[in-house]
Amino acid sequence: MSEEMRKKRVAVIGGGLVGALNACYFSRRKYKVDVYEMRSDIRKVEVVRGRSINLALSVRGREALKMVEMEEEVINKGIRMYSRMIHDRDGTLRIIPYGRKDQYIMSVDRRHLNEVLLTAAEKNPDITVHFEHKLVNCDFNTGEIVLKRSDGTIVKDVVDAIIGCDGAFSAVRNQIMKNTLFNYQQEYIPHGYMELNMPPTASDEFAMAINHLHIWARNEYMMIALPNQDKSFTLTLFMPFNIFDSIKTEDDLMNFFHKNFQDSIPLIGEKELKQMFFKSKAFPLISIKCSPYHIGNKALIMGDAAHASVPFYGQGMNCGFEDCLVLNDLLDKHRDDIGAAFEEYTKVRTIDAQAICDLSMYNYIEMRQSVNSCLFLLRKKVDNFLSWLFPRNWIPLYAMVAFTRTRYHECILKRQWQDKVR
Ligand SMILES: Cc1cc2nc3c(=O)[nH]c(=O)nc-3n(C[C@H](O)[C@H](O)[C@H](O)COP(=O)(O)OP(=O)(O)OC[C@H]3O[C@@H](n4cnc5c(N)ncnc54)[C@H](O)[C@@H]3O)c2cc1C
Ligand SMILES: COc1ccc2c(c1)CN(c1nc(C(=O)N(C)c3cc(Cl)c(F)cc3C(=O)O)c(Cl)s1)C2
Repeated sequence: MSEEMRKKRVAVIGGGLVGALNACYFSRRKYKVDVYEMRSDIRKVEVVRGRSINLALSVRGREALKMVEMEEEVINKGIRMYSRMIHDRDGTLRIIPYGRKDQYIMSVDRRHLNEVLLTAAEKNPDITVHFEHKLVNCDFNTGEIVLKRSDGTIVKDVVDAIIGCDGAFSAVRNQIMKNTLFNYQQEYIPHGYMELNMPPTASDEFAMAINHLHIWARNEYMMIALPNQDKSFTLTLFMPFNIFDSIKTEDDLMNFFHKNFQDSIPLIGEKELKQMFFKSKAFPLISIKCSPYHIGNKALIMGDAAHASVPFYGQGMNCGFEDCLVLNDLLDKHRDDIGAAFEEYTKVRTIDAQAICDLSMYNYIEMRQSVNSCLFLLRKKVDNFLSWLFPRNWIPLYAMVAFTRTRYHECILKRQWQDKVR
């Protein structure tokens, strides 16, 4: 069989959200794909109640899922969030719609999402997912990859292209960095995050209003809650690490929550809150921008491996999913000439991925400085009023990001125009 006729072989490094979706995309292109994931098969790990992690899925991510016929399967297990529910210190609740009735974002379970994408990819006999295989080296001249299995043995393979979907601390990116003129910057922010669980009520009902993204904005601190299928909410508490560290005793914790998140205490449960808080740890948040994303026709990094952002726009996964859509369109355009597609991918995607990293960091700074619940409320109400007044010209920035596929960098340009006329 001639070289051209042979199926192209790619190795996708990382079987997380973006790697699993990418495998589905390459499967449609009739490539032979080996996914190497360093962790064990999440589908075999027992589900622990109260440990679910959820994410906000918006239009960019949905369009990417739709392209591989996965949108329905994902959103039918999701919960719609039509508006924000702002919790004031005194317990006052305020609703700020995301837009029209058809403009909502989805709360989806991270593990369910990862599982359905892996299972869909594996339906194709040309796709193999190898768990407990960690990439430790790769050669961009020969396409050789070296993987270490959890039993310590080494496995080698040779492929046409290596797709690094191995997250913010990407091994593929580290190798690219050593083999090309690579620009890289990273920033840890002073805030960490901790996930807490708000269980269903005693009568097995949601403890809060269901179809909302709940927000407790307290300038330097912030907590958000997204609903889960099992009628619980997953809360994400954002605070500077020094504040996390200053909460040493149960009294410290209860004083802090009484002062800042009073209404959430009876809904979480005082005993449960104490137990969760001191059993969990706060995780760091990093922002990574880099370029180029490729080396020749041999390697490309996508998702958090290429552009990790702080989560203050809820776009990291949506952007990584959109990465798959962008690459797929370029492989169509270049008729699977991998080198041409990779080169154009870096050219078109870098500016957009870095734009959403900047937007997320800007929103973090803004939320931390000036946004308590009232200000957050006021800004959104002004945005919503002006977009009602000038529907074609005034799409609020968050709506361009969450409800359109306007290129991320163009969202910023359009917003700068709006700020001038504001
Ligand atoms: C607190 C928080 C809230 C968030 N909320 C949202 C949200 O609401 N909406 C949204 O869109 N995004 C959100 N995100 C961002 C989202 O989680 C990430 O953007 C997304 O998980 C990136 O997916 P990925 O596949 O690129 O990377 P990852 O999910 O990190 O997956 C990388 C995979 O590669 C594997 N791996 C790593 N190194 C190797 C190696 N050497 N060899 C083999 N495998 C390897 C890992 O085990 C992992 O499975 C949030 C992030 C955080 C931290
Ligand atoms: C699971 O952990 C997390 C952590 C953070 C987020 C999410 C899930 C989901 N997030 C979304 N953010 C937007 C958005 O565009 N903006 C400007 C907002 C930004 C912040 Cl920080 C906020 F609190 C509300 C809005 C808002 O507008 O509702 C969406 Cl739209 S969804 C942030």
